[in-house]
Amino acid sequence: MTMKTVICIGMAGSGKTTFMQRLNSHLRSKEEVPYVINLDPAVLNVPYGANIDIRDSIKYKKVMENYQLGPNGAIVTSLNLFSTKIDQVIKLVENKREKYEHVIIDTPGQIECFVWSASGSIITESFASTFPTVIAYIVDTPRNTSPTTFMSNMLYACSILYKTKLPMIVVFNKTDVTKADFAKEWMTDFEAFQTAVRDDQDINGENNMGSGYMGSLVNSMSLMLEEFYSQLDMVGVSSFTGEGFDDFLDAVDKKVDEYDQYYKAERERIIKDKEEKEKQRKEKSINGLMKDLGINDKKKANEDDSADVISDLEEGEYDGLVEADEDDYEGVEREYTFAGDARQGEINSDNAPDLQQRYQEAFEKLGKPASSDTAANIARHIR
Ligand SMILES: Nc1nc2c(ncn2[C@@H]2O[C@H](COP(=O)(O)OP(=O)(O)OP(=O)(O)O)[C@@H](O)[C@H]2O)c(=O)[nH]1
Repeated sequence: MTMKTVICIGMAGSGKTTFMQRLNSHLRSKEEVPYVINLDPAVLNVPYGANIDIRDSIKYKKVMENYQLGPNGAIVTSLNLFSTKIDQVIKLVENKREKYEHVIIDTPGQIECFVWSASGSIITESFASTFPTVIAYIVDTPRNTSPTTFMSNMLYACSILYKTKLPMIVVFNKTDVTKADFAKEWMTDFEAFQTAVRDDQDINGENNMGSGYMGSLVNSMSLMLEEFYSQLDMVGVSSFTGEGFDDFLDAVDKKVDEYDQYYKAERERIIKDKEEKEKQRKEKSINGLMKDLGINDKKKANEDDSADVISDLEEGEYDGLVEADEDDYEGVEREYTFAGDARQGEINSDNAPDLQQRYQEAFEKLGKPASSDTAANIARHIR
């Protein structure tokens, strides 16, 4: 049995959490209980039993208060703190190789906080270099029927594919509301997509697609998107009804084969190439991590925090349609990633020495003087 990781990524409201809930219960119904990890520090309610939950070790509200951060800054900082323990997390998961086949991971809805942060890369890389890893990019199908929105979403997926260099499955969710056939057609037949763009522009009063901004953008994007589509699998699912989940699992197996055949070798080649530059790379990651913490530049951190939370859902829409099922929690062994006092996770004076020490160690490993301004600032803020 090969343990494989599925990382669920998607815009806020696309249904990642509900998808995770359904995937969990679907696998359980096949007696293939998955190992579940929640990496969303800000989620209020996790409607499935998680084996590892970032919220056990990091208290999001405390991070906001203690670092004086807004919602997005606090998510990034929470992930940064969690990523300092990623080796421990990987070990916990590795110890379960014999028992579980699927490791499924939920990520924050503020997609950019995960995908474009230093810690998001560290976490993804750590899993991908230990287990065959597949990205499930969740799309809200009813919200993507406009060709312009669809193309924007696909471009985002494309940037994630190139950033992570991992096999990807585009999961069109909520097919109980809108079937995903149109998406399949647009992804396989570029003419059909162009027609849809033209019709959309006619409706919106921007005629003559060839000369319009969208027309030329779509034309110039076509080759790149075609290449991108050829690299991925797409499935339509409904996290409400469970439709399409067997197709999704088949797609995961297919992508794991691809991972073994192509991505693994490619990753090994890249890792080998990078060995000489390893020291600089680590330094860059840690610098990025420190930057994300916003400790050196509090003003900037505050500005970043004012960024809007991306969501195209009206508040309360769809709410409460899926209820947590007690079976989804059954027999889940909860594992804690921060041992002892620090597990309580509150970034307070009790566990500050632990964090301080970890940063200190990170700097020492890089050969940086622990007394650098950044280290001193971190220590002061932790206190
Ligand atoms: N009709 C329908 N609604 C769905 C489906 N999956 C999720 N939803 C609804 O979509 C909304 C968003 O779902 P979540 O699972 O909270 O989405 P998320 O991507 O985790 O959102 P964040 O927590 O903001 O990241 C909720 O109101 C769900 O009830 C589905 O398959 N069909």
